Amino acid sequence: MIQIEKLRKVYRGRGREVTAVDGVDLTVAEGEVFGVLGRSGAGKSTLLRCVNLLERPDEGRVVIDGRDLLALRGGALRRARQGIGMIHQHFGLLGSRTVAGNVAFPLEVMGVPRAERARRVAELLDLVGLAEHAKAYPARISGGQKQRVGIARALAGRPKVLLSDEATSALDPETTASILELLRDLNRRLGLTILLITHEMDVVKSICDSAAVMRDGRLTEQGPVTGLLARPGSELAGGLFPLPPAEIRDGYTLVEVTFVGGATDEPFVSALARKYSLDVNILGGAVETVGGERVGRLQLELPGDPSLNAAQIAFLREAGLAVTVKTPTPETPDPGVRPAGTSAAGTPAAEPPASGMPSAGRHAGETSAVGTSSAGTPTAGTPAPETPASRTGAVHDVQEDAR
Ligand SMILES: Nc1ncnc2c1ncn2[C@@H]1O[C@H](COP(=O)(O)OP(=O)(O)OP(=O)(O)O)[C@@H](O)[C@H]1O
Repeated sequence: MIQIEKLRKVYRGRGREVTAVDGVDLTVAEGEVFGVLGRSGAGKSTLLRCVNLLERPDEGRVVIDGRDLLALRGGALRRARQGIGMIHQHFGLLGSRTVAGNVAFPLEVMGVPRAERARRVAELLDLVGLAEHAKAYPARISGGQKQRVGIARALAGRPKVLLSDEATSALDPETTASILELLRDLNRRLGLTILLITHEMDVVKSICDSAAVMRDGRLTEQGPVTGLLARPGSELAGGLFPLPPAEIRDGYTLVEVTFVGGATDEPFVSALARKYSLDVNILGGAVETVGGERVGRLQLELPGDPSLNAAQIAFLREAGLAVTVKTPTPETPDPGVRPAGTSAAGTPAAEPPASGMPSAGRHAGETSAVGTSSAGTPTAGTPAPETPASRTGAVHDVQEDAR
């Protein structure tokens, strides 16, 4: 539905050049919710604004629903752009118009006759749950309601594509959740393709089928969210499942295990411990439901150097897990985005509820902290304390293997 090829946008002015988008290739399938995640200044807004030509790219192609936008002019371009709705962080409502008046505005511009306009506005307000507020003015409604008006207005021209520019960044967590739920609902009911930009990992986790990470104008990784989460070294996985600082003890092997879907049904840690008579130490981890699938990351410590644990690591990989063996390094990478479970101010959210092993059944949407244990049958449910007799130090991947 959306194809972006070799897109490049350079801002020039006052003897200065800023390459905001630097050769981006991106494909969003029809009916998909695709999130572009990145820190401030990464180029996300520019990328999004190039998709509906609010910014004209310097190079590259933007193809929406089979039409090459940069090749269109005049009426053809206007019609193509009507097929692309957009919502914004600060809503952009007209304060002098009622809720209904704001939604009617694009229909007036399109020349839709009055009676049909009234019908369509009523239908749109119903769709976003604002039928009772049709006559209210923006100053009298909440932020979440304002964004609902923005969404109704964006859908006025029956677009196939909706662009979302940090649509929930100005909202509190509860309202954010309700707006994300509405977007997901519209995506399913209308078959709407959604391309959103965000710096919030939780947004990607909640509604995105696929995602990309953007840094300095480039996409550093992209693909289906569950696939990225299972990829060792993925920034997305690191941001979604921030693990405590890893500490490698002499004579031990530290591994990170990522699992998606079915693998979580198998009690692989206890199976490993039993098969090799090992004391497996669970240093930290989390399990979440992403895109309807259970996904998680665990940090395990196995007795013995990595060279002595080859069979154990192979066992985990054969169980369908992505395994990364860690080794000391001076620095850990900075994902550059707000991790999941942190507030707008960047402070950690409340401790997730303690619960059992990831192999045990979990409820959708639940986050589970897995605490430290050091027995053949690992226990869980306690927050991971400082590991005694360990030395601090960042770690990096020496051995990577996606399933
Ligand atoms: N109109 C402009 N003129 C000049 N430079 C610009 C313009 N708009 C953006 N930039 C620069 O382009 C780069 C990318 O900005 P952009 O707004 O696209 O990033 P972003 O990831 O959306 O960040 P934010 O979330 O803070 O908006 C930044 O260095 C920014 O300063």
